Amino acid sequence: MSVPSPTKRLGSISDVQSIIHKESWQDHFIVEDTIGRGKFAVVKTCIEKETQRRFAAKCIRKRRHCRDCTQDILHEIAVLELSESHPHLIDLHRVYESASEFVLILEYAAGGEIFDYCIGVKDKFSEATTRRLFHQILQAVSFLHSNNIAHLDLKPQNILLTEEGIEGDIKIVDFGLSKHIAKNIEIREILGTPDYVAPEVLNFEPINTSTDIWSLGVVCYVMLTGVSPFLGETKNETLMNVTTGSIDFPDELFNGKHSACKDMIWKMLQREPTERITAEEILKHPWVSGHVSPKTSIRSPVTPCHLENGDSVFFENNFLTYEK
Ligand SMILES: Cc1cnc(Nc2ccc(CC#N)cc2)nc1Nc1cc(C2CC2)[nH]n1
Repeated sequence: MSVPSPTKRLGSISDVQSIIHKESWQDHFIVEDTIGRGKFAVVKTCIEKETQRRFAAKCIRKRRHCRDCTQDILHEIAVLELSESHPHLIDLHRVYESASEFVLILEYAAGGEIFDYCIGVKDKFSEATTRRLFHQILQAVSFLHSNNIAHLDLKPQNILLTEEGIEGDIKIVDFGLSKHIAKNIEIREILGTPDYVAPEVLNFEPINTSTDIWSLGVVCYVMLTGVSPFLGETKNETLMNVTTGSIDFPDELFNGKHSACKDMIWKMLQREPTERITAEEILKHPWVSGHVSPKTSIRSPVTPCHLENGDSVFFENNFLTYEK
């Protein structure tokens, strides 16, 4: 499948406001169960009265930490609108606004989070299934990057399957932390989830689309092995492992797996963002493109890469806090 070209531009805030309904969303939808809950949003399944189709309603509070976050939410809606043409990015159906919240009516992905397959709640993915799904993840992320959008919260909890079981297709969700990467505008922000956050985020260095590639390297490692490569006993230890640890591929985890997948992950987990492989390049990598056979051997000098880091990071309220 070719990646849809970046024909649309990221909508302006006024473009977005033109699609927002002001009436109550519950006039048109029957609310069912809560399927996701974050600090500022709750996600419920719902049935559209007119069509009897199931959707996911993401109810997002406007005010967070005594700050009005309307502009942030309008950005998330703009990214969803840009993404409507891509098969592996969740589709936005409707938007409703009340005094206190926005309600995004989103496509329903019945298979839930791939996280459940990674941690053993459901059967682990085979290498072949991981490759098929990872190819779809890369197509979606490559589309975002070609439109200068960095997701910045890629993790198995934000990667869904369209149906129960391993035959489903990928839908990437939650653009709440995404950023438009504008030319010569630096973004330095401590955000993300410890296991998947890139070193440059923790070192308060500029972040961009290559920050997503690091996260996807961790996602692929977890999909293949069920193990998080930088996991520590505590969240702070995990963060320290990310900034100072090295990546390795223990035989007990990678036995029977093709060496090409290790080569690809190693190229995604390069500490220097400019040395990291891009999404477009990964789509051509032998492991993803399927041009590997038992004879294909890729020698990757997987050497520990340590980072001197005198700074400390600590973790509170599910966000990373940085102390020089
Ligand atoms: C069956 C199901 C089970 N678990 C989740 N978890 C989940 C993960 C991330 C977010 C965070 C977000 N956004 C919200 C819920 N989503 C599901 N289906 C969805 C979920 C959705 C849209 C994304 C809400 N469509 N179909």
